[in-house]
Amino acid sequence: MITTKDLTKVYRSRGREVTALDGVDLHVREGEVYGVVGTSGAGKSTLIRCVNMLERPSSGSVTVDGVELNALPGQEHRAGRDLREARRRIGMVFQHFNLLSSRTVQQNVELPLEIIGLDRTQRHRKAAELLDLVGLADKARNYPGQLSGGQKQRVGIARALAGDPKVLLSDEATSALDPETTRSILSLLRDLNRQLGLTVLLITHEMDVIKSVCDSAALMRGGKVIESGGLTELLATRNSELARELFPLGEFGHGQPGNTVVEITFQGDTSAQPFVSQLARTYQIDINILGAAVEHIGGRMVGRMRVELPGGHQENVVPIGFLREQGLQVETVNEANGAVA
Ligand SMILES: Nc1ncnc2c1ncn2[C@@H]1O[C@H](COP(=O)(O)OP(=O)(O)OP(=O)(O)O)[C@@H](O)[C@H]1O
Repeated sequence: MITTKDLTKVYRSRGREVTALDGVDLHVREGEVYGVVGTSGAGKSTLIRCVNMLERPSSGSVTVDGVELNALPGQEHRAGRDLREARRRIGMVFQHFNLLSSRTVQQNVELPLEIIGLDRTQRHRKAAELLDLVGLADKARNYPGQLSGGQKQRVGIARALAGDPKVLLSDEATSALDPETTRSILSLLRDLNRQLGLTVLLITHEMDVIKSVCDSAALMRGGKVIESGGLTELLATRNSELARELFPLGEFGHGQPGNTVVEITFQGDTSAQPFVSQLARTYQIDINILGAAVEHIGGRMVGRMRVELPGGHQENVVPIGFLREQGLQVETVNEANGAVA
C-alpha cells in the first residue's frame, strides 16, 4: 500500500547540508499497522512528511495505493490537482492535534469536508458519523479548549478520516498523552484499522507503541532503516536489535562455564508445549532455567526462556535440533560474555 524506494531528503540551510533520509526503502502492506521507531533526529518525521509530499524528497520514489506521488507536481499548500486528490486518501494525525481553537469539534471535523466541496447537510451528517466512530458524539458543540488531550486527539483522528482515506499517517500521535490515554488512542487506531481496513503508518520513539499496536516495524537511525519486517518475523531473527528491544532479556543469568546456554523464543501455538520437560525426558539431561518471560507483542503471546544445558555445544547439537523441530527458535549464547553466538 505504501512503498518508498531509495528515498533521500537533504535539507540545505545556511550553507549546511543535513541528510535526513538516506536511501530509505519501506514497504507497508495493505491493512497493516506499521511502526517506524528511532531516537530523536533519526529522520522519522521527515519520512512521514515525504510519504504525503508535505516535504518533497530530494530523490527516490513514494508510491501510495498505486500512485507515484513524487511524479505529481506541487507540494504543501501549492499541491496540484492530482496531488490534492491523492492526498485526500491519506489522513494524517499530529502529536499536538492541530485543531482550530475558534471552531467547535464538529466544525473542525467538517473543515476538510468543506474543502472537498460537500454541502452543509452532507458535511453535518458525515462529521456526526465520524464523531460517533471515535466516541465523541456528545462533544460536537464543544470547543477544543474544553476537551482533554485524549479527546482532542480523537477529534484529530475523526478529521483525518473525513476524506475516507485508505491510509492513515500518525506523527507521534500519543507522545503528548499520559499512559492510559495513550492506550485508549492506540486501541482506537487498532479498531479503525480492523473495522475500516485502514492501513496505518505511525512513527514513534516509544517501543511500547510498537509492541502494543503494530504488525510490522522498522528501526531508523541516521536517516537509514537499519531493520524492518513483521514483528513475529523480527522476533525470530537472529541478532535482531528490534527483537532485543521489544523483548529484553538483560536480567537473565549466564550459566556455568563449560555448559551451553540457549535462548528459546516461542510464539502462539508453540507456547503451549511442555518442551522443557520433553527435552529433559527425551535426552535424560538436567536443564537449568536461567530466566523466562512472557509478553504480548502485536496481539500475540510471545515467550522467551534462557536455559543451561550440561556440557559444551557439540554435546548439545541433538537436543538443540530437537527444540528447533518443535517450531521453537533457538539461539546459542556464548557463555563467556553472554552475547548471542
Ligand atoms: N526543515 C529542516 N531544515 C533543516 N534540517 C532539518 C529540517 N527538518 C529536519 N531536519 C534535520 O533532519 C534530521 C532528521 O529530523 P527528523 O525531524 O526527521 O527526525 P525525527 O526522527 O523525527 O526526530 P524527532 O523525533 O526529534 O522529531 C535532523 O538532523 C534534523 O535536525
